[in-house]
Amino acid sequence: QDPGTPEQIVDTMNKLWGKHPGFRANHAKGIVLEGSFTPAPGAAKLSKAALFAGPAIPVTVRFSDATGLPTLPDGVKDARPYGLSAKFKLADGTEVDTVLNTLPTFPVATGEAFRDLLVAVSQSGPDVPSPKPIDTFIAAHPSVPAALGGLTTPKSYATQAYNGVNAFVFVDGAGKRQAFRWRVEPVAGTDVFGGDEAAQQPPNFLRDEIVARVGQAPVAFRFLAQLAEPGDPTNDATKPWPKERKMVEMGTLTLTKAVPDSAAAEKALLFMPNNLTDGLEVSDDPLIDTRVQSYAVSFGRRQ
Ligand code: HEM
Repeated sequence: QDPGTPEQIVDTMNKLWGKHPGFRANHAKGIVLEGSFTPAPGAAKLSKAALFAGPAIPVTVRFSDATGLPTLPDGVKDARPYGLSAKFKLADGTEVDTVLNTLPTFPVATGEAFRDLLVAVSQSGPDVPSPKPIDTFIAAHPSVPAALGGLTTPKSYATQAYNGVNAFVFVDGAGKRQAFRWRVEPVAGTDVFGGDEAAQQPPNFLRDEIVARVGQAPVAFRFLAQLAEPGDPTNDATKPWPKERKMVEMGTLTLTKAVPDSAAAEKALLFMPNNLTDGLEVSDDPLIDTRVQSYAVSFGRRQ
């Protein structure tokens, strides 16, 4: 990858959405909750990672809306895809992060192409004549509408499924490697708005709803791993794997409370897609490195 790409990506995000001191360049609006992760029986067979060995461990989760706009109303289309980041706290003091969102696939396959997509958006304001740079980019990249076309707004962060999008790799006790993609499903079931109902909700409805919900009862998600078979691409997040691929239950995330000061908590938190542990590795997907470096640039700027 061009060494300047991550910085150029964050520069373009700052240009698109403005600079908001103290906030993330993307997924700026969020809410932090706490709970625990209980591995499923059998998860340890696929990966020797300590989080699958049991017993339950503490987890910190941040739900978020897309864009770098910290006061974006939760129900508008720009708030999609929504995010779920989880920080698993292992008994030995190390941490493992998963950073998921509601995209089924990514719009482009490389960091450079993502930079070019953001630049095209930034050059396609309302006064720019058609075809705008973004129209030309989309015409050349059918993976963009494939990724963005089906996004919806959930009634709750707890009634939405989230995807890992990028491939990662389990390593078992014998050293056997198995590529997979995360799929996280709400135990409450999926429930999304139809038509333009979402845009009519109060601006912070998702944030307020999840805090109220977790105050009443625990909020749970099933962590599933979609297992790759030989030939399934692990280095191209625009390509879904066949639907019939095995989905293995790896554990349950149970959220039990909102943190008392979410604004302070999210400022200090940094979720990194490559923050893993023995038994859990990155794949050859080039987007993972672009993400890691871009998140570091954004974190540096929001301090
Ligand atoms: C090359 C591709 C990508 C780039 C350049 C990128 C860039 C960014 C940046 C700069 C941030 C702010 C990080 C911070 O300040 O802590 C961010 C946050 C986030 N991104 Fe990405 N992203 C990419 C792909 C993805 C993918 C594939 C997913 C999910 C599958 C994702 C989900 C998220 C989430 C959930 C957050 C919020 C993290 C948090 O809660 O702290 N991103 N992204």
